Amino acid sequence: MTDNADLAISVRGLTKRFGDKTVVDRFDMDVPRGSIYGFLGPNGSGKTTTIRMMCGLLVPDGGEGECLGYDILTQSRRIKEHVGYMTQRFSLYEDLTIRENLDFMARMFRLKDRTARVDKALDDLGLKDRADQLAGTLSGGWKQRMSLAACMLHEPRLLLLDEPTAGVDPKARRDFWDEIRRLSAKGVTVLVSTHYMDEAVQCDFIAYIAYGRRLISGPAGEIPNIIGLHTWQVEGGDISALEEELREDERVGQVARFGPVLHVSGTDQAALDEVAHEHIKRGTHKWTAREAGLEEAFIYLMAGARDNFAVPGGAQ
Ligand SMILES: Nc1ncnc2c1ncn2[C@@H]1O[C@H](COP(=O)(O)OP(=O)(O)OP(=O)(O)O)[C@@H](O)[C@H]1O
Repeated sequence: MTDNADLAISVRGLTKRFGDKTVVDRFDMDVPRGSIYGFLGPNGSGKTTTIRMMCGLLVPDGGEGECLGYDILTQSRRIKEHVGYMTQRFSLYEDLTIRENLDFMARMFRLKDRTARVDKALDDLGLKDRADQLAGTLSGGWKQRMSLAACMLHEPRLLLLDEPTAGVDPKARRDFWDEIRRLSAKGVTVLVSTHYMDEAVQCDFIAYIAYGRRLISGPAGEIPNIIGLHTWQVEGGDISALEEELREDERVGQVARFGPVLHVSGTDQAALDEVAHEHIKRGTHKWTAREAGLEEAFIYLMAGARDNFAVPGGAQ
């Protein structure tokens, strides 16, 4: 084990092929220890495959790297001891109670002090009052929370969360994220794949992947700059009519509506400023230049996001 003090994950050139399809292509990633790292990308872009390679669950066809200081190619067993992996599918037993599910997981991990660990997980994740409820009767949000408790039983140093809140309502999603931040504050590193903007904005770092390639990565606050996105904020007047008009304007990259306010963005600053100044002259709305935020950046990235690798008109 070669302990890299700063990085929980460091991989280079990860490549995976299924048949003649390269689904992950020379992928590099560095995840700082203790950070919350958001992994964004369209459906089928290779996020799950990358996550599985990074924790030693799937053998890459090319590339190398370390996870928690262990070699992803040769030390996958050691990696699994320290990683909590929450998959997209709910994989616990619906006809067992929460406590029984956690106890079953604790047995699978061959944990010592099983009862104490289960009690602690129930307590930590606010599941104590529902410990005897059948998992099948839980709402989506509580199921996710139980899955997280199951991942945390062996006190992992790294959490890999693959779209952990898909289909969960916004309130439950916020509660779930309170837990993620709490764990992160305790020093647990979190790598989370997501399609949701409200989750992306909670991350310290972001990587965006499309067609198996990493297109962008960096500290969340720098992503708009890395894309080269410029934004004007517009308010007042008939905002819906203006929104429609701006969407038709080829000089505008994107228009995002936030209640009564529009964020009008693009990567061609000269063209965008030209639009703004024409409208300022008209005087119907208030135009203010503002720094592009992660919200705009997220919309920009996801706008180009069609299902990757999908067979046109058919199943993948
Ligand atoms: N075992 C497999 N055999 C063949 N193809 C696979 C296998 N696993 C994944 N794929 C294909 O690899 C591509 C990437 O899939 P992956 O699940 O990694 O993407 P993803 O970004 O996690 O997508 P999603 O957001 O929909 O979960 C897809 O086209 C998928 O169909």
